[in-house]
Amino acid sequence: MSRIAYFGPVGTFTEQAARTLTTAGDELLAAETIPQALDAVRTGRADAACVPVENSVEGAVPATLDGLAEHDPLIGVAEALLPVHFSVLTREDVGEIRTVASHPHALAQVRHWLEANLPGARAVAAGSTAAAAVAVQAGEFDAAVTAPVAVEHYPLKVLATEVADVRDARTRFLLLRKPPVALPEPTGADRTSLVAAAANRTGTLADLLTELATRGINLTRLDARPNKQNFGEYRFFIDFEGHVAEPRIADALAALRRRCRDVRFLGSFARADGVPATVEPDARNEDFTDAAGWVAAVQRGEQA
Ligand SMILES: O=C(O)C(=O)C[C@]1(C(=O)O)C=C[C@@H](O)C=C1
Repeated sequence: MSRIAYFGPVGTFTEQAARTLTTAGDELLAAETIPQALDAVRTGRADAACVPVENSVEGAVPATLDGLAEHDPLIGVAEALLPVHFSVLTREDVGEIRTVASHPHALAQVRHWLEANLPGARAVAAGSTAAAAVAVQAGEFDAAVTAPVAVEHYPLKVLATEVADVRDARTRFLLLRKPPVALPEPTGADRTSLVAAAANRTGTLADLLTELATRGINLTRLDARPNKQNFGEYRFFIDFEGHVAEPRIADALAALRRRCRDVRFLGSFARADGVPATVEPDARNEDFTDAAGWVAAVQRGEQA
């Protein structure tokens, strides 16, 4: 049995994601914020943490990126992808709706719906979608934009369902553990994630990307966040197809390590969408193994 901290309270999208990533018997522990969920693992109060990392409409979740780049390292061991559309919940006795609360990522995904359907209401940021439901129950706000599952946990009235400005939106979640971890086996449809602090010189980002491109590695995400120390200096969050157990990925990681001030490995795990890695001709794992074998034979004086 494992204890899994998640970005809560109960009824968030992240709680649902955590349920898909855990097995029966695991204990779920709600954390109020993303940093608190990550810290629960760092301090040993939880064995793993589930947090949102990327939404198809609003992009990266900054609290997760910063939380993974700072403090003690954590390693992603699995991911989940959830379809995202929202319910709007109110109290039974609500009159005119003047305030609508939710997580900023959720509000951004329903902006047009709110303008069209609740034009007089003010949008207010809450800690999470479920925290907004708690606040509505407590009378702090008039309505909450929540995950559809929230109504099962909070005695509120459903004003609308299937609310989303963009159809088929999805959010990706990570399950993270504290090293040392047993890395998941490669599946052929994997993602590797890392954060790199490049030197502040002309062309360094281009150089990093070239290291991946020349090994035929397909990027799935590139995000930049300030390093918070020197204005204008950024950390680059780079996700790409493949698993560190593969020679071409290991080779690329070694090159990034050589070129960067700091590289933090954030995991190699199966992609939730199951999309297999694209491998360019001449960049198959066999090509790397074969080339390394040839160089070793040359070094031994056995081959010309
Ligand atoms: O508040 C929640 O329910 C969350 O799980 C967070 C979160 C996010 O951070 O993007 C997750 C999915 C939705 O895109 C909206 C909010």
